[in-house]
Amino acid sequence: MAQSQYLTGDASAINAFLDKFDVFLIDCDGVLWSGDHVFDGVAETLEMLRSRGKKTVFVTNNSTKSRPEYHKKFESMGIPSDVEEIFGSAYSSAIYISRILKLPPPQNKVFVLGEAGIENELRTEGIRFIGGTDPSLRRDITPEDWKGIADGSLLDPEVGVVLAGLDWHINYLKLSHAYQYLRRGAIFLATNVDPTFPMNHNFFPGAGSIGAAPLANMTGQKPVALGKPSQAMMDAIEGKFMLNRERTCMIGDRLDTDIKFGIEGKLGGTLAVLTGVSKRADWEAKDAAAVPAFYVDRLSDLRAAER
Ligand SMILES: O=C(O)[C@H](O)[C@H](O)COP(=O)(O)O
Ligand SMILES: [Mg+2]
Repeated sequence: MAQSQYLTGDASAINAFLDKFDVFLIDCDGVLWSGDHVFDGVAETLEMLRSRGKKTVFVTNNSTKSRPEYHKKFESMGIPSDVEEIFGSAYSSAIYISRILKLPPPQNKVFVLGEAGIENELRTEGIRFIGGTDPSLRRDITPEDWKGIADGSLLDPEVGVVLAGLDWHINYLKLSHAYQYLRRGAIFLATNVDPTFPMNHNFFPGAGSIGAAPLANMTGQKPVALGKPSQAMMDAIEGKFMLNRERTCMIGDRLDTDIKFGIEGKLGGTLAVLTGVSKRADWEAKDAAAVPAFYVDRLSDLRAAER
């Protein structure tokens, strides 16, 4: 079983770690913040990395915000960032649909299960969509819905993709529409399939549990997921930032997304932080999803290198 090196409190080990890499791919939920609470020392740690000539790229599976919306969140939390440094699963999904799938019209519309972040990234890529934050779907199902969904009169024949993400307003009506589109042959995509969502120092239902999993259960199909650990996302990041994978390290709080993403992406290293989902026991377990090369208690422990 691979060993993970503990760095907290060891300035020389942290310096050796930092010297190995030029680029840090940094997860958000559970690493920088928990909901609206920024972990101590995050802004100073990013400043330290940048002052040592390191490039920082923020790679999040959270599809509720677009890159510009995330940039605003960073600013509101006093974390210096550039919108070009942000790479979310909503963006990853939008470029997959527009540049890889490239479905011919008319059947190239997307039915969205998710929030504005997905809609804004689809719009940026010129992709037509329905569903999502449409207020007319935020209600109980009615006899007219049962009839119209069953006979197709309430369905849009131009839908060719169902994209499932983190949806704070999931309900029976939306799931029924999404299910019917999949039954009619629409392509099944997910921004990500994280089962849980770290928020306010606790855990809530994740994107994978509220959208993708119920639909997978109904259809027997597995969605193509475009967030971490998807290597389609890694390839897109490599292309955008011209990564030297050997000199790149993935920092994250979750083994089955962040750490697996770095390992399967053949990056030079992975660093786990213990402020989010995964704990040391998780990667010491026989059936560990992945084992990080290094770990710290919290991101700001890297500042020990300054002293
Ligand atoms: O349910 C989700 O979508 C995830 O828990 C959440 O998005 C994780 O975000 P990340 O840790 O990748 O920033
Ligand atoms: Mg995370």
